[in-house]
Amino acid sequence: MNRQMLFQPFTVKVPGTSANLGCGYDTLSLALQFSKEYNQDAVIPTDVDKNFLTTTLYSIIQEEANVKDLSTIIPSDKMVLLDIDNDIPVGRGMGSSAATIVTAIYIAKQLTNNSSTWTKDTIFQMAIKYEPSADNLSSAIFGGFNIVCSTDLGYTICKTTPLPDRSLLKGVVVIPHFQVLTMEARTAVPSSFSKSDVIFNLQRISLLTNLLSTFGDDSIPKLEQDRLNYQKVTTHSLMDKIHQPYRSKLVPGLADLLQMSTAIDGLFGICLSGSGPTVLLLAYDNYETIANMCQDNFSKHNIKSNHMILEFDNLGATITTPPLHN
Ligand SMILES: Nc1ncnc2c1ncn2[C@@H]1O[C@H](COP(=O)(O)OP(=O)(O)OP(=O)(O)O)[C@@H](O)[C@H]1O
Ligand SMILES: N[C@@H](CCO)C(=O)O
Repeated sequence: MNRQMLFQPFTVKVPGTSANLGCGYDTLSLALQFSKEYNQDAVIPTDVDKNFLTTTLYSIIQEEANVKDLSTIIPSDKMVLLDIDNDIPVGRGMGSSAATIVTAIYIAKQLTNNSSTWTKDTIFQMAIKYEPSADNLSSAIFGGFNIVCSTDLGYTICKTTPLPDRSLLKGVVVIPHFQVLTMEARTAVPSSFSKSDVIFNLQRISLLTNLLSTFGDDSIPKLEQDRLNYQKVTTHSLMDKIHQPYRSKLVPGLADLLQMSTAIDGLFGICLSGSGPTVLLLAYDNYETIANMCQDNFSKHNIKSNHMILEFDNLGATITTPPLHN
């Protein structure tokens, strides 16, 4: 064992997330297992004073762990090496900023010896101070399917339901080769809505919550007509009148895609992932055909894209420490 070692090496893993799920603007989200497949094209500063992960880490150590002088945990002649593996596409609507904040909190938790006091719920409430999108944060921390509810009680409620493991239901993400700034996408959403649009979304949030919370492969009918009827219900459940129609101007082709609800057998529903531009297609069959349909639509608007077929993540954020060798 290296007796000079300041900290035992540890690994923090945080899943990517897809927020809103159409109707559930700022309310619903789910966690997805990303793999190395994605060729990261974003330029992330490596300078510790400019990188979002390290600047957030400093803030958490100082503000949340109340360590004002960093040299009390890391002597000035020592350093901490961060080896970052970035599998979540950056700035594409799959929770890369939420994952960064959660990663920073887990690193701070380890460096400041807060392992027992910083529970997942503490971390969730803490993370909200650094990113207002509690939806992405909830799935990044808890995994599964999440409903968040802001309160005036000083905390945000989160209810997590695991998604079926190794099920036919998967998240197909189609990632266009451009970024949408979350701020711009939020500004596009109006501040008031008609009563009928609010009711439209309330009905679908309730329906989708029921469908996802109870989903099992045996939910999928076998007979053709029954499958079609089931698909009409599931595709309806993701529809939205609160944010997607207003964000369509930022994602060419999105408006057409949202009309293609029952075009292909196996499609559970289509929505914009987070603030976009990625499109999430929940599907239980014909994954490649469904992804190609979406990519062809983007091509018609001269937008290049690629796709990934992803399993859901039920673990959320994890931290592991390898056993020390003697
Ligand atoms: N691994 C990372 N290291 C440092 N900063 C990162 C990393 N990943 C993301 N970021 C920061 O997060 C920003 C992207 O946040 P933004 O909210 O625009 O997109 P997103 O989180 O991918 O999408 P959404 O919130 O819609 O799901 C990047 O510009 C960068 O500043
Ligand atoms: N609910 C958020 C997620 C993106 O951070 C939004 O749609 O703006």
